[in-house]
Amino acid sequence: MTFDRKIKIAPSILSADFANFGEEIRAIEAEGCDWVHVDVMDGHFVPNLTFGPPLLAAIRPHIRTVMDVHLMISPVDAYIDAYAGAGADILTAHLEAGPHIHRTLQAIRAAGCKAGLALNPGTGLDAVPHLLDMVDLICVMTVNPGFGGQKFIHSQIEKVRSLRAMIGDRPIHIEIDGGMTPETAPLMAEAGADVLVAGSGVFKGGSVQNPGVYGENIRAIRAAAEAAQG
Ligand SMILES: O=C(CO)[C@@H](O)[C@H](O)COP(=O)(O)O
Ligand SMILES: [Fe+2]
Repeated sequence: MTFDRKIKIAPSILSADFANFGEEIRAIEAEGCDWVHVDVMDGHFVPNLTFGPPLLAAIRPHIRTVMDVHLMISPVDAYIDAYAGAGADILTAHLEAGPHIHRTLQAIRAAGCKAGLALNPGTGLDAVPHLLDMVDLICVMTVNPGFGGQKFIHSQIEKVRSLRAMIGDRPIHIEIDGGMTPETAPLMAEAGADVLVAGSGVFKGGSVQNPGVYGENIRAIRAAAEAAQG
């Protein structure tokens, strides 16, 4: 993975057909997505339960771009090697998931993955300056984690602007996760984000039989964001 700040669209397969991941991934990649976002939920840190390492290992061969794994689990550290071994390129852990985020980020890099730090909507940026040399990506949640299809939380726009200033010219991606549409994506691109996760925003209205809709949705979000990117 090389670093750049071009807009990247990362569809969340939480909104895909769970009985058909291989074809769904081939469809979104053929339709122009940049990364594939995989939401791991444990029914404890968040009130929903999704994918374990064997499922990730099964879908890995279908992904030709980047496997971007969002860990909504607590504790995290005991599972890092398993998710890295399943083929994650990026492993993102939540600041709120435990008392030792610095150790967690160290362990993610030691496992051979890019390290991501996720922040819930109610979490401030106080810890960020102390972690800037430990992260490759910071994920600002624009919904409360746990479910797809929720409404974008506007108060996160100013947080992203502050985060952009903190990061300066360091090679750290700002990823936005939750409620991304052609209406909300430009707000975040203008504030400084470069990676836009979109679940319902990409998958709505389409299917593997009708994948052109995925392409239309991806292009609409990308075009709106690129027009707004500073
Ligand atoms: O991590 C999460 C939710 O916890 C996300 O990745 C969602 O899956 C995004 O879904 P939309 O808000 O785009 O529908
Ligand atoms: Fe996510």
